[in-house]
Amino acid sequence: MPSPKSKNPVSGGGSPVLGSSNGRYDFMSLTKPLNRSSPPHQRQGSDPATARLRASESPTRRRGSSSSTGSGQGLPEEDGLRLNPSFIRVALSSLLAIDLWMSKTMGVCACEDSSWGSVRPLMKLIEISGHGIPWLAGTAYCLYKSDSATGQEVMLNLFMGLLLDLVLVTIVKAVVRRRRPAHNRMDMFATFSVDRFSFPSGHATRAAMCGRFLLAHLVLAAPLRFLVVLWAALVGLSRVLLGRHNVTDVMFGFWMGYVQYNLIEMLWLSPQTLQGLLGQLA
Ligand SMILES: CC(C)=CCC/C(C)=C/CC/C(C)=C/COP(=O)(O)O
Repeated sequence: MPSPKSKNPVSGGGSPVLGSSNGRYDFMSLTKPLNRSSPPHQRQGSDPATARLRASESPTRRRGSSSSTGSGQGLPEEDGLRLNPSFIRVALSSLLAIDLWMSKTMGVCACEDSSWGSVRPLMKLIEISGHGIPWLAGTAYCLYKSDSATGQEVMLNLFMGLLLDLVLVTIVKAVVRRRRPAHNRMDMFATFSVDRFSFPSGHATRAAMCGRFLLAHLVLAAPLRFLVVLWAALVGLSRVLLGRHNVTDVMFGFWMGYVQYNLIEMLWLSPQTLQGLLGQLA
């Protein structure tokens, strides 16, 4: 991964940055001079790019003239906010670094000789339980076998939701193009080419969406409702333990699946719509 520091000339001049050296992330001081290994003239920030950025950030220039703040004691609130223009980038880099570190640490079933390698078969079973093919096939089978109009309506909407999920996840994966973790072994069955990307986790979106769907449309006793939630959580957790995903892929996937369920509710195919569609087909 390219070093954020190398892309950010301001970082050598005292802004808080998340520096990367030899692939390792480190936090640097907000105020102390940085970059012990760089030549003194760079440490002082005398290269043209840094000098320009410094000039544009200087309080005098930002305030326009010293008279606008009187004697210069205390900055207006908006100046305080602008003091650190790269704050969002730094926060995102820090989150990313924490995400990568957590995901690597948690990838304990990534292969057979990993520390929890013996649990890998169980994790792969959970993986299959959240795969698109069993869900699509199972829903199509229930739709075919259902003899009540309500049952058919519910199953058809679940089926449409599963297709919608596949389309949306494919689009987001193709746009974001985040690589799967390096420790992942790409031995999943039935994947599309876009599944070489990891953001978001398709299993997590499906688990969240189907979990909400089952809780809303099936009459389940409390223990079964708990099992549905547990299953969805385990599907998400297994993605990280297997090394398939980073934590943020799964968290975003859960959120996306949750929202997708709202979309299903909005686009709900009623019996009337269904009859119209079937009438057109016949
Ligand atoms: C009918 C049809 C187009 C079925 C395709 C089902 C299929 C191959 C889904 C892909 C499921 C999959 C491997 C998703 C990747 O999940 P991640 O959690 O690794 O993102």
